[in-house]
Amino acid sequence: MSNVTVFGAGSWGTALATVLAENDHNTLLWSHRQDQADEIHLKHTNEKYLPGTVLPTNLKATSNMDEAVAHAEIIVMAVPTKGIRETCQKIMKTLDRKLIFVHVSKGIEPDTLIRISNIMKEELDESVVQDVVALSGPSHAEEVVKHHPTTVASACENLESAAIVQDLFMNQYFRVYTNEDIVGVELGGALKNVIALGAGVSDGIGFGDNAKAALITRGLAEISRLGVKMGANPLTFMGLAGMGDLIVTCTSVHSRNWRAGNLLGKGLKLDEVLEQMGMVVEGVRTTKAAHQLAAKYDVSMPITEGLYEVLFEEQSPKEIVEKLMLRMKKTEMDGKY
Ligand SMILES: NC(=O)C1=CN([C@@H]2O[C@H](COP(=O)(O)OP(=O)(O)OC[C@H]3O[C@@H](n4cnc5c(N)ncnc54)[C@H](OP(=O)(O)O)[C@@H]3O)[C@@H](O)[C@H]2O)C=CC1
Ligand SMILES: O=C(CO)COP(=O)(O)O
Repeated sequence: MSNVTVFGAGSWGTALATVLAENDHNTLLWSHRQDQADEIHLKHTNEKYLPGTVLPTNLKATSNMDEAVAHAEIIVMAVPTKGIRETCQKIMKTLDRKLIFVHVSKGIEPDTLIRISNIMKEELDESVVQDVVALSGPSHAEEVVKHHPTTVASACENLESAAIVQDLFMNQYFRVYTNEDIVGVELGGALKNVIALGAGVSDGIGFGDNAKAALITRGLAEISRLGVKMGANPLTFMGLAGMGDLIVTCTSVHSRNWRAGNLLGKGLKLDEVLEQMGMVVEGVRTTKAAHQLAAKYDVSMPITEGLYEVLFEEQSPKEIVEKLMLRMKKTEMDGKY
């Protein structure tokens, strides 16, 4: 059994800490808020992020950074993409040994256009990082804590580290596959949020299943085109972190990205939507990053561009849909990813 610290006590950090505690690992969940750590530690609940869930009594929580770092043989990072740098900087101040870092966040940093494992490597000294592993796939926290069967990929260039993380999390309801394509796994997990926002917009407007299937399929085509140019294995996008996560996020009411898109499609403004959500909607910042990446790598990403115009240029979703439908004629398979 291992001593694991999970940093970030929102829906996903709490659900994954629950999996680890149920696997009998000595699991400590770190929150940046004392009141939240106290609620988890003493009442075994996290009502804001997982209402109605009773957490395992062997799951401990703290807001003390020194205690959280001292406990860890393995670190799991589950803060939103925006908080990754800051949390790594805090960890770096006290960490004095080499560990495997797992991250479970799904985003790309706008402007720098860096994937999360590379943000972490920028902030953490080589002397403390054995490997960074990305754990990603179709996995809503709300279903994991109910023990609904869930499958994810554990990705690292070093398959030995990916397998250590596989062993850490695997159980009868949480199945983990290894994958050495961390580029594809991170990009798939981040970019599906952009398409899920679009699927929500489509449902919010009142369009049906045909439109959703079109968004999922053509969304996967543009994610794959960009991913391959950035060095990913195209097969990864057919797998759990690609198609798998795209399906679950575009079709589930649990998805915050889908729900945010749905409100946009119903006519709310972006700031009203984000205020109403109260949880992280990673796809908003990632849409900006994906728009910048499409330009940098000269890749056609029409759905992403349409969403960028809705989010940041106040274009009407209905007009964007018409523009997408009436683009220049194309063949479906253009021979490029
Ligand atoms: N929810 C899910 O089912 C899944 C989520 N993910 C990914 O996991 C990541 C985390 O998402 P999720 O847990 O759902 O998000 P939530 O919105 O549920 O929770 C975010 C948590 O992070 C805390 N937080 C915010 N900013 C910082 C910061 N700078 N430093 C430390 N803590 C911070 C929040 O604290 P506060 O309450 O104070 O705001 C809150 O506890 C995202 O990248 C998401 O895409 C991946 C798979 C599934
Ligand atoms: O990544 C997720 C499921 O795999 C969660 O998606 P949301 O952030 O849209 O809720």
